[in-house]
Amino acid sequence: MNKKEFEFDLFSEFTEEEEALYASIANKFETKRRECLAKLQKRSLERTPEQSRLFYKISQDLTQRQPYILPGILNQEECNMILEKVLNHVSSSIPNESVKRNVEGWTTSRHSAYPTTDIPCSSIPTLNTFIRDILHTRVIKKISFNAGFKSSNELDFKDLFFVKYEAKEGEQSELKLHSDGCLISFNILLNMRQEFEGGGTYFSFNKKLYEIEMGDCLVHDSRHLHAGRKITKGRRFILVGFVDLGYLTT
Ligand SMILES: O=C(O)CCC(=O)C(=O)O
Ligand SMILES: [Fe+2]
Repeated sequence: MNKKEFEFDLFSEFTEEEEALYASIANKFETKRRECLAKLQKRSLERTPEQSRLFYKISQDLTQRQPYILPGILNQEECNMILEKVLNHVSSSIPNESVKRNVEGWTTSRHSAYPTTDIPCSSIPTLNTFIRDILHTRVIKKISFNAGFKSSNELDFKDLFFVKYEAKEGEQSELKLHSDGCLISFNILLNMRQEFEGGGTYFSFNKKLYEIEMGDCLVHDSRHLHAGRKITKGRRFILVGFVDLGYLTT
C-alpha cells in the first residue's frame, strides 16, 4: 500500500470552503468581542473584578501587550536578606517523602508541565508575610492599575516562589518556552547580574530577551510564551509571582 495515502499534511493550505468557514467564525468572534468590550467600557466605574479581568483579556491584541520592567522594586539590602533566608531555609529543610527535592533541598516538581527548581514563599514563615505585604504595595498596586482594575485588592498571588538556576551538571539551568496558568506574571532578580552568565527572560512573540538588574521586576501577560534563558556560569535566583483575582488564589 502506498504510504502517501495515509500522510496528513498539517501545513497544506485550506480549501476555499474551509477558508470561508474560518473567516465566518473569526468574524462572529470579533463582533462578539466588540459588543462585550463596548458594554464593559461603559461600565468602567462599576465593573466587578471578573468584568475587569475579561476587559483586560479582550481589550487589546495580545501581541500589543509588551512586557515591562518596574525598576528597583527591592533594594540590595532586601535582596540579600531575602536570599540569605531562602538559602538557610533550603539547607535546613527536613527531607519529606511526598515532596521531590534535589540534594540541596529545593523542590523540583511543583509545577507539573514546566517544573522549576523552587521553594514556595509560603513555606518560609519568616519571609512570607513580609514579602507579600511589600510586593502588594510595590508591585500588585502598579500591575492592577496598569491592567485596569479598580482596586489592587482585587488581585492577589496565585503562587509566589523562589527559583534557582545553576550552571552545573544535574541542576536546572534554564526553563523552556511555556505560558503560566494565571493572568499576569512577574519575576524579580534577587542576586547580582555579575554572578551568572546567560539568563534573562525570553519572549517568542516579540523575539526579545529581557535582562533585568538585581531588585528589578519584569511584568508580563501570563499568556505570552516565555522562557528562562539558559545560564552558562554561576547561579541565578529569582522570585516569581503568578497574579490573578484574589478569590482564585490559594
Ligand atoms: O526564568 C525566568 O526568567 C522565567 C521564570 C518563569 O517563567 C516561571 O517560573 O514561570
Ligand atoms: Fe513562567
